[in-house]
Amino acid sequence: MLTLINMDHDTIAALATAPGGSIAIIRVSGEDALSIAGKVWRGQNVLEINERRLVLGQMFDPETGEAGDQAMAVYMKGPHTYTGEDVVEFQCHGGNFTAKHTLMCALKAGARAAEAGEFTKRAFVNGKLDLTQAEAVMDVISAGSEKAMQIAVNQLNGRFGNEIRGMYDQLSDLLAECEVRMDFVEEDLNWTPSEMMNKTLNHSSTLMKRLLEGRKDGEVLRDGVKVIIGGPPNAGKSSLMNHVLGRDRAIVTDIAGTTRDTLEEHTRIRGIPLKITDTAGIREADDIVEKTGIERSKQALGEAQLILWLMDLSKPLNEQLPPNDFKLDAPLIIILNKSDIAIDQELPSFFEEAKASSVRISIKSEDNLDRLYDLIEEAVWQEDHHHIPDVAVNARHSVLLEQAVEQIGDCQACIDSEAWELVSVHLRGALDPLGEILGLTLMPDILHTIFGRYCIGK
Ligand SMILES: Nc1nc2c(c(=O)[nH]1)N(C=O)[C@@H](CNc1ccc(C(=O)N[C@@H](CCC(=O)O)C(=O)O)cc1)CN2
Ligand SMILES: Nc1nc2c(ncn2[C@@H]2O[C@H](COP(=O)(O)OP(=O)(O)OP(=O)(O)O)[C@@H](O)[C@H]2O)c(=O)[nH]1
Ligand SMILES: [Mg+2]
Repeated sequence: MLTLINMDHDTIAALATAPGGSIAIIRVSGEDALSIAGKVWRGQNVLEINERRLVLGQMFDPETGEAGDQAMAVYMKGPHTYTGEDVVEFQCHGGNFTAKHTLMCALKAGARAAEAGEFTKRAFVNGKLDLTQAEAVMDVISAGSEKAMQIAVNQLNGRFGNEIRGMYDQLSDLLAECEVRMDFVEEDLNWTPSEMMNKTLNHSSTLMKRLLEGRKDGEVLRDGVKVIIGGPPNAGKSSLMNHVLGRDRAIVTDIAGTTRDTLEEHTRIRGIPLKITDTAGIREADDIVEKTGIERSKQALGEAQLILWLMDLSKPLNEQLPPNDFKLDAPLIIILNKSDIAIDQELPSFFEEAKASSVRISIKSEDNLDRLYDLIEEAVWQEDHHHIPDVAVNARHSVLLEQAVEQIGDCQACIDSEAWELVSVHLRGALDPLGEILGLTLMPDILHTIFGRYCIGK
């Protein structure tokens, strides 16, 4: 249990499910959960003696006594619950009104509306989850691909936290010995030989460096990659967007200038979550609406992490180049579309200079799209057949791991000279950031930043 964080003893309540489903879950956590349930719900069986069993009953407004929705309820006695506190969950109908009404009953009976992430924060404070697991809850919810979900679930199950914990314990043991050694410099007790110490330190720093290699993977999988489809009008940009999404999202016609506004959607290719944007075809336009759309296209291209520049192979390519003021900051893939009706043409030298990769496809006859997906994968990972690890650190972890790696290096430099005081200093220097990753040595404002990003009800 963490003592440096002030926990209130309020019983909190929130809607745990997204609006619009057929069933809604209202979760109540805290020492008054059961008594609140007694005021707002009456069932065919007594909740307390049916612990962890769903019981059918009815909601009641605790102020007016009026019946509300039919609802199932379950009581889970702390500390063996998600938050570590007493928990009651109501499952009512998922209509917008009934869900809110059920929550309102709980609030009227004395619960406080939970803040964003407060259930998970309580789970962390009560020692149910370490901080890496608590962070993983949000990653699980926002995962945009199967791989992103697997990594988040691994982290939630403690895969990453346990590795950090293992190093933390080993380094703590070393530190304990160092401290004793400082007090008994004269005596030749049975100390761990320097080679053994070095071995332990090497082991930790190798593991940390390996974890740091997953930084890019973590960033890509958590945040997704911003991909912009650009190109001249009528090249097939919206057709590509629809094909990638697997549905008719954007309007496609044979009229140049069909797309007027940028259109962002989320999807995934080869396990990579993408934020993909279809744009208005770029050309000299007089129409004010089209002109504004083209400005937006240019702005989107400027914010891209990967640009797919699409051209129509049945028309001269050198008339379809990006505009002169176009900055090529992001990696670029040239897509030569409509290979089904293509004429043979050389790729303009413009693209050789930009060192872009290119691919001939036909969206219409679904030709060579796999090759396009290969190129997207290579552009994101900067290697083909990239193996995504099972554990991928986030930005907070990687800053702290870097500090720890550096301290271990400094520590090793002091072992040979038997400067135990300095060895201790650097061991502490490595332990602090590892402890911070796990949430053992945390300041409350960091907690606020982490849990404040959560959604209400989590
Ligand atoms: N209805 C419901 N479904 C849910 C959650 C929830 O809170 N309520 N969860 C919330 O995110 C997730 C599941 N996570 C959970 C994690 C731990 C416990 C829990 O009760 N843990 C006890 C031991 C339970 C047992 O062994 O049976 C404990 O850790 O002591 C419950 C849910 C997803 N599904
Ligand atoms: N033959 C052939 N036609 C295609 C192919 N891909 C798209 N088209 C056609 O090209 C026309 C333009 O397609 P869109 O997807 O609307 O093109 P766009 O680039 O979004 O055009 P704007 O929105 O005007 O910038 C449509 O008639 C599509 O059916 C292809 O691979 N082969
Ligand atoms: Mg279009």
